[in-house]
Amino acid sequence: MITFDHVTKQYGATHALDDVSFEVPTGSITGFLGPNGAGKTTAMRILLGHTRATSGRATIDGQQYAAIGNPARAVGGLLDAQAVHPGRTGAETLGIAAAMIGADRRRVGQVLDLVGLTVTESRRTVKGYSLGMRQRLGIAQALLGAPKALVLDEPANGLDPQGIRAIRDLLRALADDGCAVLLSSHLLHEVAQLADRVVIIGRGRILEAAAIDPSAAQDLENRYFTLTATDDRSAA
Ligand SMILES: Nc1ncnc2c1ncn2[C@@H]1O[C@H](COP(=O)(O)OP(=O)(O)OP(=O)(O)O)[C@@H](O)[C@H]1O
Repeated sequence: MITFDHVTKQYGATHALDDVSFEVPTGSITGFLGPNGAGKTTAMRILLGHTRATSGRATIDGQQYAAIGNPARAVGGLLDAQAVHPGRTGAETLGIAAAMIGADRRRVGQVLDLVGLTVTESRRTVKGYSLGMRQRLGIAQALLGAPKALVLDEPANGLDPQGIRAIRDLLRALADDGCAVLLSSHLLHEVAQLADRVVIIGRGRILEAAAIDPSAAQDLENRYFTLTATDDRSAA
């Protein structure tokens, strides 16, 4: 289970997160929604140990990232699919990452299969990858340690409809297998179809955390726009 417990993050005068508390239960998918600059990436970065909270705790099964012995087995994360060395092949990228976390080399083939990258594609250098292929590679890397929690920042970004469906099926299978999945997205209909729960954040504060009904995508959209109305630049 992923837990945010009264997490605040200040950058100078900016409250990127303001007393944020919510949970992502084991075996579920939580969609993390909010306007640009709301604090989604900051929350994920804190959970993955990229930056420290000013106060509060973000934990995976009760432990903060820095305290976990082999964190890749506890949590996998994809924050920026572009942050990959362009001169390495996909397979090399995953091979190095697998070695770093002590994963079996065979796991590389398994995660490539899971995200739908072919062996031929995995032998090409990343600089020739489309954004969607980089997203798939990033998700593959996040899965290398077969983690119990998964944190993905806009995983559908750049994916074609087939890719979106494939990732949706993959995340559902992972959740059914007991993984706690947190994914941020601006695609409300996609989240409504995929997620069990949504957390809506605006200006660093949690506006809503609730279970959702997959047949009620329109309800989610209406609720989102009502809650985030003050952040709507077009309304100014
Ligand atoms: N390193 C930083 N230094 C200063 N301010 C930052 C830093 N990182 C984020 N912020 C600020 O914190 C706030 C939250 O940003 P964050 O990137 O978490 O939002 P987001 O919800 O992920 O947005 P988006 O949907 O655009 O990705 C914003 O006001 C942003 O400008």
